Amino acid sequence: MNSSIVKVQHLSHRYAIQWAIKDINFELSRGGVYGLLGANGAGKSTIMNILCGVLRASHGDVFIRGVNIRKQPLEAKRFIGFLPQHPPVLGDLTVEEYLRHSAHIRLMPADSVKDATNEVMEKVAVTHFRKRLIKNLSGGFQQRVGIAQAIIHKPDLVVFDEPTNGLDPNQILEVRKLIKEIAEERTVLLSTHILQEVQALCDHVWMVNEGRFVFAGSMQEFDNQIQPSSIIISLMNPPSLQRIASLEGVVKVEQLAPQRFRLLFNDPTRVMDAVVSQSNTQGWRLTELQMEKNSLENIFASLSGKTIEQEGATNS
Ligand SMILES: Nc1ncnc2c1ncn2[C@@H]1O[C@H](COP(=O)(O)OP(=O)(O)OP(=O)(O)O)[C@@H](O)[C@H]1O
Repeated sequence: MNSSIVKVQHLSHRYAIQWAIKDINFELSRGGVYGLLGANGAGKSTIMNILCGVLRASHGDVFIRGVNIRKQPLEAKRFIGFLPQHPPVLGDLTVEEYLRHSAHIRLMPADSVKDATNEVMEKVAVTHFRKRLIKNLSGGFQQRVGIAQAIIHKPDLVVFDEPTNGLDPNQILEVRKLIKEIAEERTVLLSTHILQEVQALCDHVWMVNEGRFVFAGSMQEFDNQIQPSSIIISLMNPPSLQRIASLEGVVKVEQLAPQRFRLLFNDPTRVMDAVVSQSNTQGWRLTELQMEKNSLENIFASLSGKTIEQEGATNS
């Protein structure tokens, strides 16, 4: 038996003639939360659906605990729990009926189903709704039930596809807390298009763009990629562009409007000190000084080796 939890080799998939993912490779051999970060259409769901045996890849292999999911799907799926983008809940069943049903389709021994159902309802805090029809639950509680079906059989790996999509801010915080608790016991892989979500939850990040990985590394390495690298300043009484460009630490200046400039730099503190002190002593009358964070699009572009387009940068 292989010691890795997941091994993905040369995974490619196409729908009709369009390639959704191309040559994806990765391996998970320890616990923690792994994030697949990518814009809509980047290929995240395709990777997850293949990983969980819902979709058959055009090329490549997935091994879960050393078991090839294409060749031995039932065996491999014992080690995985999956919450797809749309929770696979059955609205006309009660919470308890649905979770028992989930335990059966996970091939759990019949005599363990009752205890496992009670345990998982406690874990995701839905016990008080056990007799309620799922269709009468709020979106947040339906998501909890979706999470419960993914962990009822205590899998090594739990895969969440955009787990907070469509939830309100409170529900988002609650679901994130639950995911963190689950990650204390199991390896979690989640997908999201929200930068803050990976920052809030993940230890490791894979960034997907147009079906390919453009970054793989720790959260700290990822954070280094999104450090601010420019500021916007407005001066009521600006000096020449050359004078601004000569400020300590400034690498490049772009003029955005007659009195508004973007300064690119390597060390933010030196530049801000220089702008503030020179504005005071030279009477430039600083009215705006604002850090620009790299947007998700810019990070994708820079990691893909394309030109960074800074205009309209947001922290999306
Ligand atoms: N069943 C399908 N038939 C045809 N094309 C598809 C199908 N599913 C996905 N695609 C296409 O494959 C590409 C990757 O889609 P995928 O759903 O994997 O991306 P994603 O990153 O999960 O995005 P989203 O968050 O919007 O679901 C997209 O161009 C998408 O339009």
